[in-house]
This record gives sequence, structure tokens and C-alpha cells, in this order.
Amino acid sequence: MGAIQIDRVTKVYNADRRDVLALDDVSLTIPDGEFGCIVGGSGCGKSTLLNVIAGLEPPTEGAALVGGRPVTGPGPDRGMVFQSYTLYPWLRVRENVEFGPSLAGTPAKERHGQSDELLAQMGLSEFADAYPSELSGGMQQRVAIVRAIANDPDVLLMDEPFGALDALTRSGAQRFLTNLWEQRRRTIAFVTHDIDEAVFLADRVYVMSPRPGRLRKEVVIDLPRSRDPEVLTTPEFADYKREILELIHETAAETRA
Ligand SMILES: Nc1ncnc2c1ncn2[C@@H]1O[C@H](COP(=O)(O)OP(=O)(O)OP(=O)(O)O)[C@@H](O)[C@H]1O
Repeated sequence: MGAIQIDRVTKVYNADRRDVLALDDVSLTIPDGEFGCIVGGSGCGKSTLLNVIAGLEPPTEGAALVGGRPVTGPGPDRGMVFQSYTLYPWLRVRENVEFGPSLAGTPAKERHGQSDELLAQMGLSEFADAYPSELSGGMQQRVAIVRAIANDPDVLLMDEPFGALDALTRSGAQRFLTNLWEQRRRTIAFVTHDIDEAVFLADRVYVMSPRPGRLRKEVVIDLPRSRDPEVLTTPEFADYKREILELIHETAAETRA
């Protein structure tokens, strides 16, 4: 288990002999077992932040820590889910889910038991022997989440995982993820452009501002769980949404000024 900590992280990319300050002295903590959403306009460093936590991009200054341990590279303690479907097309659903545990040397019987249970929880049992191309986009993303969880990571890192889904499928996938999270309580860092999605899912929303990428504000979402889509129509939900949208519009206006 583990909290995700970003400790004074600065990230400079050097592109075409020009420095881009993607993250400027960003510090934040997603406490152990909490659901954190990172939002903000295009180019404010959301994906960079996730890649630093994943160990895919080294920070120029500062450090990311997971469960108190400094991140020095990718590792099985962190499960990743991206926007594009990243299932292995040549493997069946069950084989995709069992791929990581198989590499880790988990015995076949244990692996099958676990994948059966996870696929049943997600309503995917009848697709266990299907290939990814036989599934809808929403189902493929559910399988991608199941596959990340099958590796039993301490934390989940998700970059716009539902970005390619239509509204109805997206809302189903959000409920699926919150149900799963309520049962397993892994720390999650979830990047999204969608403010409704962030408020619906999160314990905390981290609002970033662009050029340079900075943390503008952390908003604690104090809405009761379990949440269902009716929460979207409550005044409390509307208040959180307004607060976050105003912050994003302010930062966009400041950047233009
Ligand atoms: N590999 C790279 N090389 C050079 N510059 C990069 C690289 N990756 C990102 N950047 C720049 O760093 C800044 C932050 O990018 P990043 O993708 O982290 O933002 P983002 O908030 O995820 O954006 P979006 O919402 O559009 O995906 C941008 O100005 C981007 O152009």
C-alpha cells in the first residue's frame, strides 16, 4: 500500500534546443488509499506528472515517492492504465489478465482463480475466452483495469482511461471503477480533462495551471460514498464543479494575459 508523494518536482524537457518547463516546483500528496484526480487545461503537465510517478520520466529536480520509497524507474508496485487500449490483441481476455501474474511466477491455479474472480466482479466472465477485438471499447478498458489490478499494485496510475468512450459507456466505466476501488482501496492518481468525472470519482482534485505546469489548488471532495450518478444533480456537486471550473478559467486567463 502507499501514499503517492510528489516532492518539489520540476521537469524541464529539451525539445528542438528549447527548454520547456513542464512542471515547476510541484508538491502534492495523495494519501494512502485515496482517489486523487489531476485536472487542468492542455499542456499543464498532467501526463508528465503521471510519468514521473510511473518512473518513465526522471524529474529534473525533486522526487516522487510511492509508499515512502523514492521512484527510480518503472516497477510492479505501480499499475498503469492509459487512454488507448493497450491489451495484447493476440491474447484472450483471460490471458491478458493473467499475463503479469504469469511473469511474476504465480502458479496457474492461483492465477486462474484470481482472474475468474476479477472478471466475474466486472461482469466480464462470459468474455474470458474472447479476443480484445471482439469487445467494445468500454469492455476493453474494463479489461485493461482488471489486468492492472491482477498484478496487485500498491497504486494505480490512470491517464484519461475513459477519454475515448462515449458518454453512456463512460459513466458505466466510472461506476465500475469506483465500485472496484471501494472494495480494494488502492491509492489512485487519475488524470482527466472532464470535471464531472473528476468530482464524481475523487476524494481530492488537484487543479493544475499551464505554462509553466504548477499545482494551483487541491480541492477535497466531501461527497458521501458510495456515489451513484444521482450525485451529479446535487447542489454540492454543482458547487465543486463551479469552483474547479473557475480555477481552470482563471489560470487560462492568467496564461493569456
Ligand atoms: N517528451 C516531451 N518533449 C518535449 N516537450 C514535452 C514532452 N512531453 C510533454 N512536453 C511538453 O510539456 C508540457 C506538458 O505536457 P503534458 O503532456 O504533461 O501536459 P498535459 O497536461 O498532460 O496535456 P494534455 O492535457 O494536452 O495531454 C507541454 O508544453 C508539452 O508540450
